[in-house]
Amino acid sequence: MGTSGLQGFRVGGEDKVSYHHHDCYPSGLGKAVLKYVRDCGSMEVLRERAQAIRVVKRHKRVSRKHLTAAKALLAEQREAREGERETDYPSEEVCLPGPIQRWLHFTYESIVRPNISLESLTTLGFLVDHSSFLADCLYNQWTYIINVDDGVLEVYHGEHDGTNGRGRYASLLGAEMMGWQVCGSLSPSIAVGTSSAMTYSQMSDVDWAHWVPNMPGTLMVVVKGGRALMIVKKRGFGVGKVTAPGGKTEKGETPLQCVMRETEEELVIVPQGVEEAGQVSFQFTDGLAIHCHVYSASGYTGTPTETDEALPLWVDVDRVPYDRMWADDESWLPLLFEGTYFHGRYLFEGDTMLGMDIVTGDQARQRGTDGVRR
Ligand SMILES: Nc1[nH]c(=O)nc2c1ncn2[C@H]1C[C@H](O)[C@@H](COP(=O)(O)OP(=O)(O)OP(=O)(O)O)O1
Repeated sequence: MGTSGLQGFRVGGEDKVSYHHHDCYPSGLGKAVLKYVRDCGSMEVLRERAQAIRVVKRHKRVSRKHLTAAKALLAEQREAREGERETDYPSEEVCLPGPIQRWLHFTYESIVRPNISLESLTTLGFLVDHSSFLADCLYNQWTYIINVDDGVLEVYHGEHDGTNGRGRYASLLGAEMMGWQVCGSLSPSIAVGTSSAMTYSQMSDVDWAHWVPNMPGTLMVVVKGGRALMIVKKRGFGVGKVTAPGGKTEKGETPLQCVMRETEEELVIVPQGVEEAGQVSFQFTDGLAIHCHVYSASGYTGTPTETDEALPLWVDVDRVPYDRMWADDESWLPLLFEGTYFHGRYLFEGDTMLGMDIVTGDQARQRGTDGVRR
């Protein structure tokens, strides 16, 4: 899984939203949505396109017209990608049903997968209503709604409670803490701006006393025989970096359950002798706020194995490749190796660390857990 989000339109008082689950960050899906807006060239074109897209419910049977449109688009996409290497991020959007005789039994859900681009939705003339995702999922990390009615691109970042709260696609908590709200008026030359609440340039700009993360997560470092088992991240946040296995905490999971699940998913091992080693909190200038419980383990069962998400990498504890890692790791990994409990707070702008503050031992424990929902 990647980063979940929604994209779509608000037009004539109706939301037309489609779910996405690969790279929904502003640098991924956000950019793609902006490109779509720019390519439309004018508000009139944008409005016409938004109006023309029909919303169909999941599980409904596919109309012949839509099936034909999907088939043509699939053929076009295949042709365009002829000879291209497959990537980790499937860009294929249209999924055609198999044998012709079964066509009539296929539903809209089976014909259009998530991750469809707005361009393809425009070509198809319909989208499958993924608004129920709001009710089912803990994180809608990023949502981009081209609100043609109000002439605004709505960019949401945070956890949703549902569609009816203030902010529609993120919880009030997310709204207040992140200050995400609307980023700019809609025009072909739109640029995503930042709201006043997002002006972090140094550590003192972050109100750590009231800080609430929008992404709780975990990290796990297995240390054995003078070596630490790290990963090279193959996808998602921090792709290409050497880092520790771990990931986002899912609804209802404890941090420990999360770190065990993530380590097994990423490395196919079950850590043994697990202890909580510390905590790290990351505030990013774009509003992303991650809190991680960090664990160490003295062993594992299974064999570290490459997966879709990660490549295992053993590193000597005295020769850690910090130049290939997140900048904060150098401040806490040595503490983890020596068994000193730590609590680090960091401010990042993209990959660049703007500030940090780490305490250890009793002071770290006294800090409590950043991210306890207030
Ligand atoms: N500055 C930083 N230093 C660090 O060591 N780890 C960081 C970090 N910033 C983020 N991380 C880690 C924390 C968390 O475990 C992880 C989140 O990345 P992802 O969103 O890719 O997680 P997942 O593995 O849950 O993703 P999916 O399963 O693909 O949804 O990145």
